[in-house]
Amino acid sequence: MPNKARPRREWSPQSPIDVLWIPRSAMRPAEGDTTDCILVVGISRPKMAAAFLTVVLLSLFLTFHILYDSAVYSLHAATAVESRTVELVSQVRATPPLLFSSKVHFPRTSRHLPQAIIIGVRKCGTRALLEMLFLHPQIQKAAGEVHFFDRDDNYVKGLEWYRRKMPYSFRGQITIEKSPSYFVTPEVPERIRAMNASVKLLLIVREPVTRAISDYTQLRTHAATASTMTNGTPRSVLLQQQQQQLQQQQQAARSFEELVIRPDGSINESYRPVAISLYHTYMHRWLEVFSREQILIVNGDQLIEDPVPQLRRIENFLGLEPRIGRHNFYFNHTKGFYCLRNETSEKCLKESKGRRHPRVNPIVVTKLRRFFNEHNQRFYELVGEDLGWPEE
Ligand SMILES: Nc1ncnc2c1ncn2[C@@H]1O[C@H](COP(=O)(O)OS(=O)(=O)O)[C@@H](OP(=O)(O)O)[C@H]1O
Repeated sequence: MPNKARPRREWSPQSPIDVLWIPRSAMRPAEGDTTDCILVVGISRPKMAAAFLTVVLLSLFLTFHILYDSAVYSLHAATAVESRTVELVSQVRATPPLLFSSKVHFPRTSRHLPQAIIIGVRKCGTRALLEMLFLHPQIQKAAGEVHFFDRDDNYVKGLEWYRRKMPYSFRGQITIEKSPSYFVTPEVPERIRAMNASVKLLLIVREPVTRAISDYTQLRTHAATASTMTNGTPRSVLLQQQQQQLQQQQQAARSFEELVIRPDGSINESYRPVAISLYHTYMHRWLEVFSREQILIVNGDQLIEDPVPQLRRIENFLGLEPRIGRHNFYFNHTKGFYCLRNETSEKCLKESKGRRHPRVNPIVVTKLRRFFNEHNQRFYELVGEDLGWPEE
């Protein structure tokens, strides 16, 4: 047989599939057949061939599936962005991923500086508030506490660093972050104003004595479990950390009553859990920098009792359609708090939220309430709202 007419094989000795091209001239012609060569595919190792074909088909299926999903998603996203209606955005993010981080990067999304910030107060329900707001399809939240404005070592990294800490969001969505120590750090109001003078601020407060007990409970828990990080930490910082830790441990060994009441019977105003509950001492700084209309006071005790009315006020304040409703909550009797749900998942806040508080002597509670009463009145005057906290 001349070289030209010789069948050509395309396979390797390892291949389970043999491909053989046979020239037309080597075949007995069939009537009306005009083809000049035919392809013969043979299977030499059937098991291997089956496995090989399965892998090929699976890869094809997966590739097609990913391409299809991404095309459908882009289509939805594009529609949502263009029409800018809440309805369409909620189709794209119909079910906020309660259980997953909001770091997902969908097409047509980008990171934005926050348009709203939860500035505090520590232990007043800042985490609960952020998670509850995230039920709204128009809200994206930063994953952790960013501490950009209150920590100098973060602030010097600049706004671009801060922006990169934010989640991806669609145009028209509101990005929110929470860092409770913003409220009490003197430099923060001016720094936030320098970023965006028309930013919206959420301040969540609780009845000051309850907040102080919650703060004490947290400090005691941390002191019991804290360990100093030694890796690469300068010796001076390490020493400072150890001293702080020792002080915390010594304090943690003492009862709340011992820490808040001095031996002479006066209130220990310099004890941090007491000092932070003196809201008016920090509030005036914020009102020197921002207009009252830019700050919404959220009642943290009411958020625990019945979240929806507080959330409705916030939706209104942020200029959002009311979307968070009773269907988003269920009361968990074991935890003693409301937990969150959407169409696909349910979520309670982690164990460190909703800790059991120690029993505090009622005489001390009354004494503290009387002490705080005057300070609360000053806070009410500053914000123009009476939060109705007990006077004794
Ligand atoms: N739904 C729900 N589930 C659990 N916990 C809730 C909830 N709503 C409000 N809270 C209250 O939030 C308190 C913790 O406040 P923060 O998140 O601001 O604490 S922190 O400053 O960030 O450490 C936390 O304080 P403790 O009770 O002392 O743990 C809670 O009382």
